[in-house]
Amino acid sequence: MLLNSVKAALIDKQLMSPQYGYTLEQLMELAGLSCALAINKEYQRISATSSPKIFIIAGPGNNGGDGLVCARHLKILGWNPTVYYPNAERLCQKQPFYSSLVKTLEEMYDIKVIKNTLELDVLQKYLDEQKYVVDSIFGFSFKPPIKKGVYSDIIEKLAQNQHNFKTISIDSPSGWDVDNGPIVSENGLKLDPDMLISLTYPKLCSKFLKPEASHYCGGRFISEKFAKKFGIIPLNYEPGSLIIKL
Ligand SMILES: NC(=O)C1=CN([C@@H]2O[C@H](COP(=O)(O)OP(=O)(O)OC[C@H]3O[C@@H](n4cnc5c(N)ncnc54)[C@H](O)[C@@H]3O)[C@@H](O)[C@H]2O)[C@H](O)CC1
Ligand SMILES: [K+]
Repeated sequence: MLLNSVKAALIDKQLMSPQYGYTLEQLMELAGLSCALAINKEYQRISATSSPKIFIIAGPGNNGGDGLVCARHLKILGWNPTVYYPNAERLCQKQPFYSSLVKTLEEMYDIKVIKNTLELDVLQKYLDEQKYVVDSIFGFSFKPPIKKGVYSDIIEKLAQNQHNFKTISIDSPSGWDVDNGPIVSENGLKLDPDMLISLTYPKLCSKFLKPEASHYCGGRFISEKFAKKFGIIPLNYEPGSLIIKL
């Protein structure tokens, strides 16, 4: 069973309704934590260094916020993250808790947050140094076609370089139609992640992952009662685990 984008957004809204009482900050914290746990489980053991570098690209909405939280937990788990957060100033003004997330990264954990928009050749230099790149650019609210600009440029660059590192997408591969899957750009490129971490529940687009990709689900927010009410078949998490490999 897979969720379409409308149902994913409806569930999100319900979770934060007065009836269920979650706040966005709580959900994002749990989402970002589960992403870090999944990445750590999938790659830490095979990583050559004890503090592997990882590059997190954060987009303009809550998918980007998940990436900011994920970066913090990766650092706590022993990784060496750098965050690329284009338009950070404007986004942090619009949503003050993004600003708090950035402050914690910088002040508490000495994580470098690149806040200006990088020239594409500078972004290329960063990508050349990476073994792991986290795509937290767009999630379930992305509606194609992609507007031309900083994010379309970044996704294109990622797609060009993706054979040189592991690409890990949060909730949905950026630039994909959440319901109908990959969209090939004018230059014939598409992101094809090596790992996807679905949040709450896998979306329809996850069926288009390449066969060798790893697929996890995290964001274990919903109870069996809630799942039943919304017609969702609960995932079979192992006892004591916040993530599940599907
Ligand atoms: N319950 C959960 O599972 C939770 C999920 N979380 C994460 O939040 C995202 C959804 O966040 P939202 O802010 O609604 O949107 P996005 O981040 O997906 O993107 C919004 C952003 O994208 C721009 N945009 C949309 N379409 C286009 C386009 N065609 N071209 C360019 N830009 C586009 C739009 O303008 C916005 O700026 C979900 O996937 C999870 O990752 C939460 O953390 C809470 C719990
Ligand atoms: K994403």
